[in-house]
Amino acid sequence: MTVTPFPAKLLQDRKSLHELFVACQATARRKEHAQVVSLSLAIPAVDPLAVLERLRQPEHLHFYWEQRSQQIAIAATEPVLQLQIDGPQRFTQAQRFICTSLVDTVTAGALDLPCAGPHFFCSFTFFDETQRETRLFPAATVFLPRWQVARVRDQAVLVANLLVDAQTNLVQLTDEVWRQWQQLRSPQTNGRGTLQSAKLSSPVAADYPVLTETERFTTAVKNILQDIEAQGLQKLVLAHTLDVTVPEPPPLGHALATLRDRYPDCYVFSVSNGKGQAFMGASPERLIELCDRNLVTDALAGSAPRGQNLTEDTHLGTQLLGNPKDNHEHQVVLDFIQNCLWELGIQSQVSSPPHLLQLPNIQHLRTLVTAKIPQNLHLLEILEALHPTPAVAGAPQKIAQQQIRKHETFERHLYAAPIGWVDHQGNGEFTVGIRSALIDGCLTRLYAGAGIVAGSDPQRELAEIQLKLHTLLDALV
Ligand SMILES: C=C(O[C@H]1C=CC=C(C(=O)O)[C@@H]1O)C(=O)O
Repeated sequence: MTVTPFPAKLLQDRKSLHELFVACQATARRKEHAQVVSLSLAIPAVDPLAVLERLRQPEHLHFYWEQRSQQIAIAATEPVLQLQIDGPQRFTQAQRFICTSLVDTVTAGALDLPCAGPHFFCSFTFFDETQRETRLFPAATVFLPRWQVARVRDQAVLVANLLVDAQTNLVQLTDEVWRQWQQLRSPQTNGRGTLQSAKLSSPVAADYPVLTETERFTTAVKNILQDIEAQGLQKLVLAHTLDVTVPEPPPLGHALATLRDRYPDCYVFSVSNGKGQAFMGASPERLIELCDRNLVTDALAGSAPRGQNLTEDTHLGTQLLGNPKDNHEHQVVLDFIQNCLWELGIQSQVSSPPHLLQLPNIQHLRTLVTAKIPQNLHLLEILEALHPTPAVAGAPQKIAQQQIRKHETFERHLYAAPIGWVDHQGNGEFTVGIRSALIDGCLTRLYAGAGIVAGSDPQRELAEIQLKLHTLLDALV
């Protein structure tokens, strides 16, 4: 990876910005292909969601990511470089795309700010091929955005990634970047709210939908339990969907703002396919976080409702911690993660025993897995090894994936799949797209799954699905 830094003082005025572009155009001419100029500029502490609401166009890919408890939010839109592919090589191709893109990237500006520098935003589907229905999302989407705005605590940064080739009109490019930078530097009120806080439209009131085909779900659970006894299947995560039709497309910004307020410990995300559909959610599950070669991943499985009062809540939590069925369900995930890392030559540590992750509507068993990662191992190689974990597929992995195809009558698309970003230094973070929904005009499909192991009770699994569906339902309707 070649990243060429320019000193920050080069960006003091429009003239120096133009000079930077002239230098990059000379390189593009010499190398006979386009260069990416990635500028990181300090801006006031805007709300990235408000900026996204301002910039978002249905025909552009977008990416939004916020973890309120960690005080981090990133919004990105309008790809300058993008890869959209299908097939089993998708992770390797995504990694190659990122590495080759960075070879021809020139970075400049405030690179010391958190979340500065070029970031690649990625979403993968659960399966590497789509089988049913129309292919709404490719198996892998990776893009470098033209505009990226991030806020970490009270610091904010605009990253503008611009393609410069021999033909680029540099005066026009300079004007465009300068204008955008000035707009983000000055607080505005023009009827659409300020960039510090978006004015968001509320959803049109709709009837609260009820889950249908519940018998089909419980029958499938019973069949899976038989397979678990007979066929060496240890665990299967069976998902169910809820389709909600509303008179008007639900306002995405409002739903995301509601989710980040209600679920500060979750990853609130939204990705679009540039054709009008968006996939969004509030996931509690970290698939991978890599920072300076330190890796953290979550084993998250085993669930119980929250109590109506402290006594009931404590009781439910204690029961969950001691429940053999849930602990087994959890252990299958933990063993898988540790084994995957071991096969990659990585020794991991765990925060045992499992502790409770308590969300407003549900609580889970969670174990943190940490490890030191060698320099030559790319984040996406680890991701490929981990996805799908038994928290969202089952075990053994291949049999579980076949069984999911057999029992689920819908396409998972991005549900339970990796969504996240990789930066120019190889750091990055991915969540698993659970507690999620696919928004397609007036139709929204909500997804939720539950892990089935020996001893699971079909009615309780159904109740768990209903509980999980409420995460999104309450934000959308
Ligand atoms: C697959 C989902 O949740 C997973 C994560 C936490 C707990 C789970 C469980 O207890 O079944 C699931 O493994 C989902 O929410 O759709």
